[in-house]
Amino acid sequence: MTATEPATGTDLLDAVADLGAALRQSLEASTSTTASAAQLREAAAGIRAATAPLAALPRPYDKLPAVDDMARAVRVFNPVVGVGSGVAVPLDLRPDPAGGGVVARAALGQRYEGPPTFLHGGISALLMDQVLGHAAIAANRWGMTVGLDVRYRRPVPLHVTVRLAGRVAAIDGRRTTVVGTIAADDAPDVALVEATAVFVSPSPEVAARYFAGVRTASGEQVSGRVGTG
Ligand SMILES: CCCCCCCCCCCC(=O)SCCNC(=O)CCNC(=O)[C@H](O)C(C)(C)COP(=O)(O)OP(=O)(O)OC[C@H]1O[C@@H](n2cnc3c(N)ncnc32)[C@H](O)[C@@H]1OP(=O)(O)O
Repeated sequence: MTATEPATGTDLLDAVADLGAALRQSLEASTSTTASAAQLREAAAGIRAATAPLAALPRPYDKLPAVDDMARAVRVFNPVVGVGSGVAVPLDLRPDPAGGGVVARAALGQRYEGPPTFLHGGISALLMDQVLGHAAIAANRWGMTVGLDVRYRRPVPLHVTVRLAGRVAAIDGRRTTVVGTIAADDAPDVALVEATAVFVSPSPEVAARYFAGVRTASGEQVSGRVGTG
């Protein structure tokens, strides 16, 4: 069982993951195709037609998807790790066998491009926020990001397997400082990106205020705290 792996292999979850994979394939193809204008218009019409029946059955945004499992920090539409998300990689974060923290490997496609052939810096920051957040959760230190410092040492190449890692560096009251890197998988000691994030676990009063209206699919109230069993 991994930090980001969904809890059960239900038919709904399988279908959510299948649609997520199709969406990601579509986004990647749309940013890397040389198709003609006519072919692009035909594809757009087909995608709009396929979207209409989904849009006719909306889920209120304060009701969590039935396939989420907050107790295990599994959020299926999360934009970094969610298997159902069209914009997610999705990263498959696992405990780092080399020690504390979490690690994932991925090759990032053209849909994430910034400078030609390299990863967009904002995407690096997004990925680091998520990886470091999961490292905090893995240490039972869930919190919201209050600071994220990203150092771009070298550009991150697209279509090359990179290693993303994070580990807790310091704990101070409700504050957790987490550090991490993105590096080529075949040169893990040469950081392309270095990041430090501070996560603060909201006070119970603040958490109640932020998440009072949020319910699980079965109607239970959500405290906002995740990964705590
Ligand atoms: C399901 C799976 C999901 C899986 C997802 C897991 C990965 C998620 C990764 C993405 C995470 C996000 O995007 S989170 C979304 C982006 N972040 C946010 O929107 C957070 C906005 N910030 C806030 O709402 C607030 O600052 C809170 C709730 C975090 C804290 O408010 P609070 O509870 O009132 O606490 P407060 O008293 O202000 O601060 C508590 C202590 O932290 C210190 N502190 C506060 N801010 C800072 C700071 N920037 N840097 C250092 N220290 C700070 C204070 O000095 C204090 O120290 P002392 O006096 O006690 O010493």
